[in-house]
Amino acid sequence: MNFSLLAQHNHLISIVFGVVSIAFSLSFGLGDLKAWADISWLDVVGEGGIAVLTLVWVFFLLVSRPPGRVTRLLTLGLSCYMFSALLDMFDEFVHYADASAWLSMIESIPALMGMVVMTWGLYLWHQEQLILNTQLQRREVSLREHDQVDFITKLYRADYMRGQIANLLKSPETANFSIVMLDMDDFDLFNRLYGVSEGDRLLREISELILMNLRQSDLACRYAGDRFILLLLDTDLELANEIAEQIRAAVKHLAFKTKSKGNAVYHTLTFAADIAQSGDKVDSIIGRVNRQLDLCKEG
Ligand SMILES: Nc1nc2c(ncn2[C@@H]2O[C@H](COP(=O)(O)OP(=O)(O)OP(=O)(O)O)[C@@H](O)[C@H]2O)c(=O)[nH]1
Repeated sequence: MNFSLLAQHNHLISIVFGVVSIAFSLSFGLGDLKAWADISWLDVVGEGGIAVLTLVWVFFLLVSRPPGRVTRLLTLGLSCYMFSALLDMFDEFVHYADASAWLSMIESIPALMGMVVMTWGLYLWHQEQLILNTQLQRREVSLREHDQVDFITKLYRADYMRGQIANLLKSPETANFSIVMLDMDDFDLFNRLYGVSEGDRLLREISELILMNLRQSDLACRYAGDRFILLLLDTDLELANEIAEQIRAAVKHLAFKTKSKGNAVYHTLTFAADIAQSGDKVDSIIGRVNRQLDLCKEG
């Protein structure tokens, strides 16, 4: 088993142990120890087993997942659940005076809250998995960061692209790349004719086509609205134009069937490309391609 991820969760591990300590301190601090003969060992085994197994779940979660929102929510949810299970088990060893009886009355509330938090975490996990499934079929430049993925197209957002370009520009050896920007033509009209949800579907299909036409080392992101940006490693301007032209041809031949009318609608793209130059910054190269694209659209 690989424990390397565990070291990245120190904060969450402290919270889990904090929860165990609080449950222990509350129960044994507020309650009075029962006589040995009064302890129901069957309940201890049943309720203790739930608490221990919850801890085992937390362990597997933390050794399997990188830090992030999903991991945080699932760990916090499980910890709340475990808190209830621990209170439930510990009260087999103590009985509470009237003033402390509230503790056993509220003991199931953290479990409920934990289930709500876990449900939210599972929903986000599901979303994340959909994104992963789509993107695993394609290759990308670098590690995945799911919170930077555009909800509609499942492509990375512009900020992710900016980060990747910034990394490449840091060293002269890697700063040999091209940037392509693609913009859908008359998308506003398409939205007005067929509706925004059909517009979203078209954006998704065009994103798929873009990905299908890229190489393993390329990265495609949604720049804004109906504009996409590509990062093509080790690619000169001629090849960048060729790849962009292939994407444009693929989109041009896409017979997009609208849901309402069922007719095939064809679509075109306009693009501009440029290569990284010495002294370039993220904004300078993106700004250059953006301006070129605006000029192409005006022309
Ligand atoms: N369906 C959908 N529409 C979007 C989304 N984001 C932006 N848009 C729409 O995209 C349209 C972009 O309009 P314009 O910038 O005028 O682009 P265009 O109509 O393609 O015009 P040209 O680029 O000049 O060909 C606007 O109507 C936006 O509302 C989105 O996520 N989904």
